[in-house]
Amino acid sequence: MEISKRINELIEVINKANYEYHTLDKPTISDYDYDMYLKELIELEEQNPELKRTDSPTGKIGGIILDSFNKVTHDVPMMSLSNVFNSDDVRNFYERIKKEIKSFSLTTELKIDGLAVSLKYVNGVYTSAATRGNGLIGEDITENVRTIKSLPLKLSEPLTIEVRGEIFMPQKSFHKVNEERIKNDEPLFANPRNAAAGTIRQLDSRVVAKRGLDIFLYTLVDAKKYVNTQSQVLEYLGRLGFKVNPYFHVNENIDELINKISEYDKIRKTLAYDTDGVVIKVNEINYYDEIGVTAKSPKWATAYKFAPEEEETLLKDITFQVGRTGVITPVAELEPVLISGSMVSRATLHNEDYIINKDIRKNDYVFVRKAGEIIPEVVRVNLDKRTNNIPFKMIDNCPVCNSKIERKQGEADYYCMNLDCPARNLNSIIHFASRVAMDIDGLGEKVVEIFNNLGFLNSITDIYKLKNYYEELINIEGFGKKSVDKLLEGIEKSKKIEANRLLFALGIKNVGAKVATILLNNFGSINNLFLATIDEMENINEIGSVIAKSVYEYFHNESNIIVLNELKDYGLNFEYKKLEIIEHEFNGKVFVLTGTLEHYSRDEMKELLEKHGAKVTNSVSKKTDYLVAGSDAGSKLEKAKELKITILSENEVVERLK
Ligand SMILES: NC(=O)c1ccc[n+]([C@@H]2O[C@H](COP(=O)([O-])OP(=O)(O)OC[C@H]3O[C@@H](n4cnc5c(N)ncnc54)[C@H](O)[C@@H]3O)[C@@H](O)[C@H]2O)c1
Ligand SMILES: [Zn+2]
Repeated sequence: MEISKRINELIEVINKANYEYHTLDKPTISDYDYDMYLKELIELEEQNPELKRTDSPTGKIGGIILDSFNKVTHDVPMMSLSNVFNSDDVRNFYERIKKEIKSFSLTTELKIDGLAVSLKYVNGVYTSAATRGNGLIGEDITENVRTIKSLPLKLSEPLTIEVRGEIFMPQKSFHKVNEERIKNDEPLFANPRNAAAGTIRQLDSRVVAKRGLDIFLYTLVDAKKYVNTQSQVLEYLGRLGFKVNPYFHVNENIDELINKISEYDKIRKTLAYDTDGVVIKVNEINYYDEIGVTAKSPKWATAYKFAPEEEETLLKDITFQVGRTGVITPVAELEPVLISGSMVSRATLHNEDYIINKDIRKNDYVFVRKAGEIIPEVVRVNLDKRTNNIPFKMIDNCPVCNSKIERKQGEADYYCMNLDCPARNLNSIIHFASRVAMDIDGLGEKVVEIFNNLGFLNSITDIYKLKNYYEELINIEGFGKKSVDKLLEGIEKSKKIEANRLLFALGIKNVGAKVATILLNNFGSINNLFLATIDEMENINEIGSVIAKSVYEYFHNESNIIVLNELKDYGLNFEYKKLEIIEHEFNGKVFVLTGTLEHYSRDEMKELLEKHGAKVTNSVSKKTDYLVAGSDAGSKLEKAKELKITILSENEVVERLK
């Protein structure tokens, strides 16, 4: 009973992962975890053949074929590879073949982390390309593959052949694509493999051409016709003009093979593209038929999967981050440690159960893993180094607003139940940074979301602490030195912005940009407004009781006071320079601006008119006194003429202001 339940559970998890990975190009679990689930399922099915479901994913290759591309039937199926994870597995693989074949050698090739593709050439000319799909039927990606610069469109010999290889995205292209996506507010690709797969299934091949894909070839279909061994295949492909990975080796025995694998594991860290293992193949092609295949993969080859990189470091503290939905995520604050080329000082601890199951405690030495994902995680504790005898205990109150937190039934996560919790609403940070408010360049919606996910941005005051995390920020996927420098510069600049903009940026209910300016025009500074009574505010012409009350409430809420004090400490500008209105015939007149002005920008013209007591609005109506029309004026000009409103040119305005 227990076992069949676990099998069903594993199948469910694996099917979901397959769909997200192969069809959506958007994985939600790491490859390592996926491989471990699959391994467990394979083992359970081997030990309990009677429980093996006919629809088990262990017998299936790849994903669903989408309708957007033409389907292609492979003449020779494109199989997958079995996996091995340690040297014992490798020895077993070797021994199994040894039972059937007395003497053979094994090739090692780097396993490029991309997607498999099959290419056809007719008389030496490139004619078509297809994805692996479900192994039997793939998608026609001929035009997209044609854009790959290193792919020869004509071979050095006029052969009619089918070859197979791996399309991949070099790390440099990957980072560039992600930087571009951040700028366009698009979701990031999780890793180069997903970026390559997502790119090759683009419908517009001009987009593909710009993404910097590359390709290594390693298989010649019907190789027997031309050569005797896999190493000769690779040499031959090279001579035909294909790009072949330089790391391959013929191993005469098992020890040489195992040494080679650890050598490759070192080399791969220096390469400009991602690899996830070593492909091991019997070198002598004429043994393949004898050794045979399973439903899913050949028995004469296997893939050794590298373990994800793990590093040990001190867990200095466990802190808590509050997300957009109120969900509370525990975060490990680490002694910074270098993993896969980047410094890591924070890692996710997922939830209360995760910490308790692994018995992770403050001051423990922990192993941290970064397996292709953006967010690293703590995987286990080094118990030998434990000094703390107090187990972890979940917090009771929200770290941001101090309200009681609750664990929802059937869920692993706690939530802050306070609907007004400042951290709950990422929108408040997004609004604060936006163009109309503090105008912080480079801190758009997507960036706010990513920083929040990584635990760097929970509240608007965190914006001014970002500079303390410089080293970490430049290592986040999609960022880099240049964009972080620009962002920090934008944040510094925002400290000087006028107080009315800041007041608006705080997101006080009922306080728009206009109301913020009116309030400060009357009170002179945010500090004075802070001391103002409801009556004093209501005395202002444009301010009614609703606005007065919500401003008063905002300034008398404890957590808001903390925020304001912090902002003041960071040096934000709380003093407002009242607009000195010049006595002029334009006092109280209503203006609309349209078309392109020659000497002033629209904002400058607006400011100039406002200094002279005019009100500048957006649309023409009966209340409009003047329309200022620049060149290329359109419908507003028409409407103003219709309503017989006085129309002024830029020069006429300037004349009358003199
Ligand atoms: N994270 C997830 O949710 C998720 C879900 C499904 C699959 N996956 C991952 O996808 C992979 C499974 O895909 P798979 O079926 O392609 O198996 P595989 O990646 O384990 O191995 C087969 C593939 O290796 C590639 N390859 C690279 N270099 C090669 C070489 N020199 N010679 C031969 N082949 C080479 C080919 O594309 C071949 O199809 C696993 O890595 C798994 O972790 C992850
Ligand atoms: Zn809260």
